[in-house]
Amino acid sequence: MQTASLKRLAVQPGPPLRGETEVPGDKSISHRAVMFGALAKGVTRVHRFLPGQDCLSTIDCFRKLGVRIEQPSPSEVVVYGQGPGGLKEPSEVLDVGNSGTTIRLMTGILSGLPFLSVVTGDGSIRRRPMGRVTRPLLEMGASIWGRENATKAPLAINGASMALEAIHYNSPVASAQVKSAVLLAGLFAEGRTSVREPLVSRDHTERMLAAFGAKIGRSEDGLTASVEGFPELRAQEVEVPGDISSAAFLLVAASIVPGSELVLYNIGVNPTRDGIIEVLRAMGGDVQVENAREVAGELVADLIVRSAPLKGTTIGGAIIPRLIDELPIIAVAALFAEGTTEIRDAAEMRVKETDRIAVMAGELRKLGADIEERPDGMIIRGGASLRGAETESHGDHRVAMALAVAGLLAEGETVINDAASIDVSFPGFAELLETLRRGA
Ligand SMILES: O=C(O)C1=C[C@@H](OP(=O)(O)O)[C@@H](O)[C@H](O)C1
Ligand SMILES: C=C(OP(=O)(O)O)C(=O)O
Repeated sequence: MQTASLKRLAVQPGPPLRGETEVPGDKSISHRAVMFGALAKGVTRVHRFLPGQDCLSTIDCFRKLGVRIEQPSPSEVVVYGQGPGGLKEPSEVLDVGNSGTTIRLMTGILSGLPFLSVVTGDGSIRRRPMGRVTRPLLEMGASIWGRENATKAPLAINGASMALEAIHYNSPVASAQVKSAVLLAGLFAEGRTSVREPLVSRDHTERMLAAFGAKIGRSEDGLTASVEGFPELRAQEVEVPGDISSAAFLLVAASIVPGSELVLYNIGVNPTRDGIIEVLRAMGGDVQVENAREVAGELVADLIVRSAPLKGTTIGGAIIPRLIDELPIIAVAALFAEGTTEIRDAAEMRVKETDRIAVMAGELRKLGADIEERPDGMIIRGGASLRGAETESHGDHRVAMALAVAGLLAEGETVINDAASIDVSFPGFAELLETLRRGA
């Protein structure tokens, strides 16, 4: 593999992956640690913070909001919180780069703070739907303007000088970003704000806000979460688990390349995030979960994965939010499985950094894959022999990494153009893959 320039990543087929490693910290948890630390009183220390571009954008935005944040090393972050009153009107536009989590959660927070902010991001962010968060926030009394009737960034938020209105919101989508934006605005509402979702989405906000001292309620079925307004949040020590969404690329790579065996230490296996393990096992994959333990309110484990012959499966329904970001790499696993894999109920893939259904189908076809696009998923016929080709990431980090893993079993060289986006969530991915292929 050629890693000199991450703008163009070249992958050759070859050796199995062997060794033991960690992966960078969880992206969802790293964002939240900075945001909640900024709203709390005291010094929040974040260990194994993800120094990926998305989480660096969150640090940058909260610094522009007047919060002192230090980063003594790439993965250690210290947030000097002074409570919500420590956040001040920014004199610049808040630029979230490529990060949907940053813009959506921050918009929830800014709705409750008494000053004007303007938030925007890169071309992908400006195409992604923001109405899903602005709609409930407007219902709570927030003042938000934006393109296309406040459904597209840039957004201007004139935060409330009085308390917001606590609402019960029935979300039409299972989205942790929507749920979190409403709950975060609920911190500035009189009484209890609640959100109900059609399916359970990741619950890091609920877990971490509770650890910071908020009064969080949850229904038994997990579909409703609520928060009491105006809590006194207290600074915490946050230990970020390894990101299972990053580990997923290694889990699939080791599953499909014969002779591979990897041990991945300290991976977050929160039950709202662990769908990839269930799917790989359903496909005949050999994934063991060892040493499961709770660390700072999150479930963490070591994962052992060995190559195994995979078979096709059907993925849909309630598991989709538990593996939504893993669907591009699951599509790659399906290519090397015997039989057909169907992904359905996953239309949300179309509103990520790219339209991940169209982009994955289009790029994998360049390698000779047999994939049919569906409005809410894809049908992947496994067993095709792939040939290396020149592919495009379209600026989507997960697409770039999924294509690199496909290249491990394609004949000849696979090139991924515009692979610098990998730094959004998994800095060092190409180098780590190379190290593991050398059997370190
Ligand atoms: O809350 C979060 O940290 C995230 C929620 C998911 O998005 P949606 O809420 O849009 O499903 C996921 O795709 C994203 O990578 C991170
Ligand atoms: C969808 C993703 O992130 P975000 O929504 O934060 O941009 C992702 O990381 O795959």
